[in-house]
Amino acid sequence: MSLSASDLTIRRGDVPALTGVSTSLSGGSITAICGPNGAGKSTLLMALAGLLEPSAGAAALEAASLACLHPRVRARRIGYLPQEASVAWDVSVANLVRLGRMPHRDRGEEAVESAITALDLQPLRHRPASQLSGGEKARTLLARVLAGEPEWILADEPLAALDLGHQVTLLRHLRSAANGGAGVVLVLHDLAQAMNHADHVLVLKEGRLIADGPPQDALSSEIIADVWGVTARWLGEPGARALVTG
Ligand SMILES: Nc1ncnc2c1ncn2[C@@H]1O[C@H](COP(=O)(O)OP(=O)(O)OP(=O)(O)O)[C@@H](O)[C@H]1O
Repeated sequence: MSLSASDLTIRRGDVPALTGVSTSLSGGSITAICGPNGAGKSTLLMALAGLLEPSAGAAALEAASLACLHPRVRARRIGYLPQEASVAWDVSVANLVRLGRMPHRDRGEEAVESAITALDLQPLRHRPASQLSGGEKARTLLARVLAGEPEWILADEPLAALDLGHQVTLLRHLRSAANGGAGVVLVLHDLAQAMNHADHVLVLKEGRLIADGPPQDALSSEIIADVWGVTARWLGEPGARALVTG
């Protein structure tokens, strides 16, 4: 199972947001997309979800260009959580999560309940979405993606609004989804989370792919200095590394 970009170039407005990006992501693993503000992370994630038309090159699921997949088929296979997701309808938390089954046109009660449990939403299930805190809303929208049981879970900064406990729970859930065969692709600003939890890291700078490989290579001190302009070194053991700057 693979999701790939080949020589992908995307212009957004007058800006070349991505230039000549080629990579291949495997199912059954967690990929982190990292880079400074404006580097093209969200653009790449949207393109891999089939939501942006390339100016050149292509994004493909297995051998099929995403541009050729029917939107409902694509939505069934690729779940996408945008960076600033909003709630269009003021429905209850449980009903919002149920909307994740729309591409399947079924109730999928088991998947819905499993997503509600995974994101610890049981106590909030009857709450109107308009009354949720930022982190509660983020968990609900992520549960909606998980309820669709996509082969690919693409999430733009899914941990940013979550407290530590919910970050740990979500990372465990994403790891178990990957162990079950799903491909997980996350935009992450926290390089320690990428180092400790991803199998594969892509680093973007000014729309170009600078590094593509295992976290210890893609997030080396040299690359951090080049891309973020920060002197930093890693401490600790693999899987529990901390980044010290300065
Ligand atoms: N809707 C848009 N219209 C025009 N330009 C855009 C649009 N969205 C993004 N851009 C530009 O495209 C480039 C890449 O943006 P993108 O959102 O992919 O960056 P990012 O790496 O996700 O940044 P951040 O870390 O700040 O979220 C930036 O120069 C940005 O200003």
